[in-house]
This record gives sequence, structure tokens and C-alpha cells, in this order.
Amino acid sequence: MAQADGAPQPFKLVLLGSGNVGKSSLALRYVKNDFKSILPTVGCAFFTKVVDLGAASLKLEIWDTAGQEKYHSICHLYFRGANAALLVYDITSKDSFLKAQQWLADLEREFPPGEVVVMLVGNKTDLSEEREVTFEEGEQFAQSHSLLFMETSAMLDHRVTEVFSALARELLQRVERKERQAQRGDARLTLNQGPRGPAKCCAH
Ligand SMILES: Nc1nc2c(ncn2[C@@H]2O[C@H](COP(=O)(O)OP(=O)(O)OP(=O)(O)O)[C@@H](O)[C@H]2O)c(=O)[nH]1
Repeated sequence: MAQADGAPQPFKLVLLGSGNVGKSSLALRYVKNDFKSILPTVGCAFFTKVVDLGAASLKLEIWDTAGQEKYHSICHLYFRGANAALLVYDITSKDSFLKAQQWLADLEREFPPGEVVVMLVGNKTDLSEEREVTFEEGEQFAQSHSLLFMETSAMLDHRVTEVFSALARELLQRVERKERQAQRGDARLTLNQGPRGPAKCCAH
């Protein structure tokens, strides 16, 4: 997936979810393969990473938003032009799971159906003894809203790369599907135009 100059096509990905669920940690683990204590995000942090999917590569522009309630309204500003969203919750916090559902409602208000690829991510699987949200609950919610779904641990680097690769694959598939539809549309347009030539006249 390349632009005219050969550079990988960029896609905007926003990370959404309440404070402390691990959004910044997931981004840091994915982009820099690092895990360390991070201060709460203020406003938004920005990362980029080129994802190589074998046959194609694309550039993810990752917008890591602040989860604290006081920043909620600013985060909406970062929605604009998003191609994908990660809705992150902490599996040890039911409240964060409910907040992720609210974020989805916000996204659904902002974008027409199917325009944004959304993945639900339950983070901190290393704290399974404190789990408040079961895998099945996450999976069921995701299925009922046609979202991708995974559980991760940014701390243990469990399934973090898979999250971003799965999103990238889905983005690529949607672009390819749209291109095929556009080509079919063009072909239909050409057929409907009929043979070229002088317009036929019915009288004489
Ligand atoms: N045990 C465990 N702790 C984690 C994991 N991911 C993040 N944390 C910790 O959870 C806390 C919050 O992580 P952040 O990445 O700052 O969370 P955030 O969602 O970006 O928070 P805001 O910036 O306030 O929105 C930090 O103390 C992290 O070290 C994980 O997978 N397991």
C-alpha cells in the first residue's frame, strides 16, 4: 500500500479509553518495545510506525489520547480523519470496560457505520487474579458490535504486536475492497454509456 512517491500510505489510529488502562504503554511497547512507568498523558502523544505485512506495508500514525475525564472533550478533536480506533480497557476494572462502551457510542455518533476500523482491547492480562471482566464478556460485546477483539499485556508483551498487525491487515483489506468496488462501478458506468456515435433520431 504505497503512495505515488513509493512511501507507505499513512493511516490514522486513535487510542481511546479511560485513564490508567495502559494506552500509552501499549503504544510504547509496540513502537519501541519498551515498558516503563509513564506519567498520565496530557492532551495527546503521537507515534508512527511502518507495518510490514509482507505483500504490502503501511504507516500507522498513532494518536495516544489522554484518558482522564478532564480531557474527555479535547479527545474528540483527535477523532477527525481517523481510519481506526483502539478502544482500550483494563480487565481488572469493570468501570473501564463500561467507559470503552461509551467511547464506542461517541465514535458511532461521529462516523458513518463501517468508516472506522475499531478494535476492543482488554489490557493487563498479567493481573488475571484481579480480573473483573471475563474474556467472554469482552468477546461478546465486540461481536455484537462487529469489532475486532483481543486481550493483551503491555507489561509482558503479550499479543501487543498482534493487535496492531490485525488492525493494519483489516485497514488494508478495506482499502482493497473499496478499490474493487470503485473499479466495478467504473465498469458499470462504461457499459451504461452505450456505444459511441451520433444520437439516433426516431423520426425518419
Ligand atoms: N500490570 C500491568 N500494568 C500495566 C500494563 N499496561 C500498563 N500498565 C500500568 O498501568 C498504568 C497506566 O498506564 P498508562 O500506559 O499510562 O495508561 P494510559 O491509559 O495511557 O493512561 P492515561 O495517560 O491517563 O490515559 C501504569 O502504571 C502502567 O505501568 C499491563 O499490561 N500490566
